[in-house]
Amino acid sequence: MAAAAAASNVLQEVSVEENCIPECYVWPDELVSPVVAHDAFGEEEIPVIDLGGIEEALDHHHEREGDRDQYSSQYLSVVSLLSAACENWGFFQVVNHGVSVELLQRVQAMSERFCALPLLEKRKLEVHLAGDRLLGYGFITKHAQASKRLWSEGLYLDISCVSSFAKTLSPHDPQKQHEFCETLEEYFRALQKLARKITHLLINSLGLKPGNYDTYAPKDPALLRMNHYPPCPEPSKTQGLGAHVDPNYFTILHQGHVGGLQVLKDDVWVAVRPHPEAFAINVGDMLQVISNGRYKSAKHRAVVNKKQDRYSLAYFAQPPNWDLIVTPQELLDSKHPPLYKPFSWKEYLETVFSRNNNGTGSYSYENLRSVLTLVYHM
Ligand SMILES: O=C(O)CCC(=O)C(=O)O
Ligand SMILES: [Fe+2]
Repeated sequence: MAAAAAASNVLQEVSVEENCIPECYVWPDELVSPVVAHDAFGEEEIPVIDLGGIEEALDHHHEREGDRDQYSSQYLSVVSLLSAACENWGFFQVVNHGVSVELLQRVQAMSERFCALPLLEKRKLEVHLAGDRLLGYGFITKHAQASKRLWSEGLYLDISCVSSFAKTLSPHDPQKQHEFCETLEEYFRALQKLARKITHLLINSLGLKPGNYDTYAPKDPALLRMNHYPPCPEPSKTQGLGAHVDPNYFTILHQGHVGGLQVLKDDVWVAVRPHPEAFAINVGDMLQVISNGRYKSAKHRAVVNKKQDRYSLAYFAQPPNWDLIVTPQELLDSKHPPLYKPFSWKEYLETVFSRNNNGTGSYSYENLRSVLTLVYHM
């Protein structure tokens, strides 16, 4: 019963008996099937792209003003791998991305320490809506469609709330506060740099002028969610995170050494191999709009397992130009008419929240693809 004990520690009111999970966590079959185990890797896997050696091209992009001939063949080959991955999968992994493994380990360890705190301590950071975003600790509770709980907990934060969270968690321990702030701020800075690198590659891959880079840079502050999926005695009956698409621009996910992330490709769930030195990156709805549907905001989910705690860090890069999310004119012509109506990021999130929280006070991203398709498709 080791797994059950760990689970009951974390998922507050869950007392797991006889290796069964409580009814409120048991999802209807049609929403969990087909079940694919967390470590069932198939023949086809999401592409792994090596970003080593492209720094020079990025450092000098302002001088190039869109002249692709001036980029190294290595840079251009990364661009074409990335474009194929975004078209075919909406997902890829990157290695040699410039974020140190030591920093990744430090942030993961911090997330583990936070999740191990007594529930009352974590609840001091109770999740709340702050402007456009959720911040704080919350069980990602009822699923809008299934009215079921998810086998996970998470802490949402951005760089602007880190120091107040540190004070709330360790009011009498300046050393701990300092460690919390320093580690997370360093992570936000490192991921901001990586997000800019990815944006540069993305706009080149779409054929947009790199000289206009600033127009497409993700808007700060980005949002981070630290996810924790405790071991579960009946993993095939529940979900860590139900199938969803990310509403934002793109997401940079670190999934540690325990697998669980799965991506829907051609109606088949494909398990993403954990690679502690890599990030998995996925196209979000806003990139789908900016690319006029060429890049796919892919459905994905997180499954749980019997034995191991799993921790992931999801960095949500925010779209540029919040007031007007629209496909750039450069990508449109008579053969490529705009697929989406213009809207603002605020309006989009409001639509998503209002369609998903179902009056329960809970938030789910389950229906996002239909929000984009049903509400904003031309
Ligand atoms: O933990 C994972 O593998 C997936 C996380 C995710 O999709 C999200 O936080 O939006
Ligand atoms: Fe996601």
